[in-house]
Amino acid sequence: MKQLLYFAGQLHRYSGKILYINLIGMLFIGLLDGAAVLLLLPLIGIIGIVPSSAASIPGMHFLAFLQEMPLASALAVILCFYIALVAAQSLLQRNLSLREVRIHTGFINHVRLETYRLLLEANWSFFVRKRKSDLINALTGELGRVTNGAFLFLQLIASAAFTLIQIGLALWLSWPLTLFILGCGLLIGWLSRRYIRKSRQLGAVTVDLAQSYLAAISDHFNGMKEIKSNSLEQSRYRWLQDWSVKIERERYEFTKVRSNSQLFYKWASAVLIAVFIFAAVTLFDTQGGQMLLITLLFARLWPRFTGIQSNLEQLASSIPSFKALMELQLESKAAKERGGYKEGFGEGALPLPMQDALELKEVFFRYDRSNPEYTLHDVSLRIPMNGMTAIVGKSGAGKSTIVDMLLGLIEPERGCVAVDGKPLQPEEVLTLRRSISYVPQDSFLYHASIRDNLLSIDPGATEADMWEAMEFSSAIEFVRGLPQGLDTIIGDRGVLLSGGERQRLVLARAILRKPSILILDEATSALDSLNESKIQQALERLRGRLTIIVIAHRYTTIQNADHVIVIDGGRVVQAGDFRKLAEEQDGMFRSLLGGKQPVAM
Ligand SMILES: Nc1ncnc2c1ncn2[C@@H]1O[C@H](COP(=O)(O)OP(=O)(O)OP(=O)(O)O)[C@@H](O)[C@H]1O
Repeated sequence: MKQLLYFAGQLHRYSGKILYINLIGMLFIGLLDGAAVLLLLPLIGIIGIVPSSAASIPGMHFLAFLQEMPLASALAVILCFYIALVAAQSLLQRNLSLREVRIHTGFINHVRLETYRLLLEANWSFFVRKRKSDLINALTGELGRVTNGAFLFLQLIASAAFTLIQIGLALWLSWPLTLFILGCGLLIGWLSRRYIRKSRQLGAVTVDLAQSYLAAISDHFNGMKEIKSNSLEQSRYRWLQDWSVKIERERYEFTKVRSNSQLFYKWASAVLIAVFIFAAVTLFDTQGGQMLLITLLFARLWPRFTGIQSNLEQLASSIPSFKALMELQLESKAAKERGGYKEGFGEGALPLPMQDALELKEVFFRYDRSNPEYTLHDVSLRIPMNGMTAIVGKSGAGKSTIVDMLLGLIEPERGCVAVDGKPLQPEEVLTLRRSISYVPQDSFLYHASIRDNLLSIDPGATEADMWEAMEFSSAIEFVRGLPQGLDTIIGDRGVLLSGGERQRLVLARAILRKPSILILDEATSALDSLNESKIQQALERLRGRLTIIVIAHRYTTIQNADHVIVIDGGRVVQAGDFRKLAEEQDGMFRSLLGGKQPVAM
C-alpha cells in the first residue's frame, strides 16, 4: 500500500486537478448510464410489457405525466431523451479517453525522467553496488508496470466511488435487500482474498524473471566473442530454454489464478442471485416494479464487484514492481552526490581553476567499512599542474582507487583531496570534474559517426576544433584515410576500428573538452608498441599545455614522466623524479622496471 500511495502521490503531483476532473467525469458517465437504465422502466410500463406504473417506483413520480400522454408521443419523448443521454455520454467518454491517454503517456515520461534524473545525480558508489541490467530493467519493464498500476489504482478508486453511488441508489429503493446483497458481496470478497495474495506472489516472480532475463541476455551479447570462440552456444541456448519454461509457467499460473477467481465469483453470484430472488419473493414481499428496478441495478452492480476484484488482482501483481522502482528512486535519492547538482546538471558551469597542484592529504579509504584493512592507507601525494605524473604499482595496489578519489567519485574516510593547498569542498567536486578528462582502458564509443562521437563531448566544437584534437591524438591520419572521413560510422562501441584507432579517437574526444587535467587509466595497456608510440607522440605534443596523469604498467608509457608515484598495498612507497627513483637500488620502482628493461611491470 505504501508503494502504491508513493506513485499515486507522484501521479497526483504530476497531473494536478485534470486527473480529478477526469475521475469526476468518469463518475458522471456512470450516472448517465444509470439514468438511461432508469428510463427503461417507465418505457416498459408505458408500452405495457409489465403491469407497473412509474409512480410505484420511489422518485419516479415526475414521470407520471407520460401516462397521461398518447402512447406514441410518450414513447417519442422517452426515446428522444434516451438518445440525448446516450449522445452526451459517448461524447464525454470520447473526450475523457483522449485526455486519459495524454495524462497516462505524460505520466510514464514523468516517472521515466524523474527516475533517470535521480540516477544521474547518484554518486559513483551507488553504481558500483548496482547491477547495470537491473537499472535498465527498472527504466523499461518496471516503469510500464508501475505507471499502468498507478492508473489502475485510480480507476479502482473511481470504480469504487461509482459502485458506492449505485449502492446508495439501491439502499434508497430497498435497504433490507441491498444490505443482504452487500453482506453476501463482502463475504465473497473476503473469501477471494487468497487470489489477491497469490497474484502478488506471482508479481514478485515476474520481477525476478524480468531482471534475470535482462541481466543474462546483456551478458550473452556483451560476451558473444567468448561464446563463439569457446563454443558456449549450447549452454547459453539451454539457459534461455530454462528461462522460457519458467516464464511460461508463471504466466500460466497467473492466468489460472485470475480464471479461478472469476469462476468462484460466477458460481457465488449464481447462488447469490437465486437466494436473492427467493428472499425477495418469499420473505420481503417486494413489489413488481421495485423488484425489476433492483434486479436491473444489481445486474449492473455485480459486474462491478467482479471488475473490482479483477483490478485488485492485477494491482497486487504489480505491487512488487512498485516496490522495486520506489526502492530504486529512494536509494538513488539517498546516494545523491554530496555537493548536489544545480539546474541542468550544472551544464555550462566554469571548471575549477587550479594553479599549483592537486593533492591527496593523509587519506584513508576502504570500500567496506566493516573490513579492518584499508584500501588506501595514509596516502599523501602531489600532482603538480602542467606536468606529467605517472602512478605505478602492482595489480591491486590501489592506483585506480587513487584516480577515482582525485575525480571525486569516492570520498576519503579520513584526510582530504586538496586543490592548491585548500581542501576540496563538496560543492566544488562537480566543477573539479569539469576540469578533468578521463580516459580508461575500455572507453565507450557510440554506434554513430566519428563526428557525432566527438560532438557528444562538446556539441559546440567546430570542424577545425575536431581536426586539431585529432592531430594532437595522432588520429588525423587514419580518419583522413576513411572513405567517409569524419562521417564514417564506427559500429557498436567502435567495433569497426582497430584497438589503437579507437583509443586515439577517445583521446581526441578527451582533448576536445579542453581539460586542464588529462587522466589516462591504463589507456594504452592493450595497444601494440606501434600504436602505443603514437599515443606517446600525442602526449609529448600535449606536454606543458595541461596536466597529465598516467597509470601504466609499461616502461615506455611512463619514461617521459616528470614525476613518478609508486603505490604498494595502498600506500605511497616512493615518489619523485623518474631517473632518481630508477637508480634507488632497493626501491620498488627499480624492481617494477625489472632492471633497466622496458618490460611490462
Ligand atoms: N568496488 C570495489 N569494491 C571493493 N573492493 C574494491 C573495489 N574496487 C577495487 N577494490 C579493491 O581495492 C584494491 C585496489 O584496487 P585498484 O583497482 O585501485 O587497484 P589497481 O592498482 O588499480 O589494480 P590494477 O592495476 O589491477 O587495475 C584491490 O584489492 C581491489 O580488489
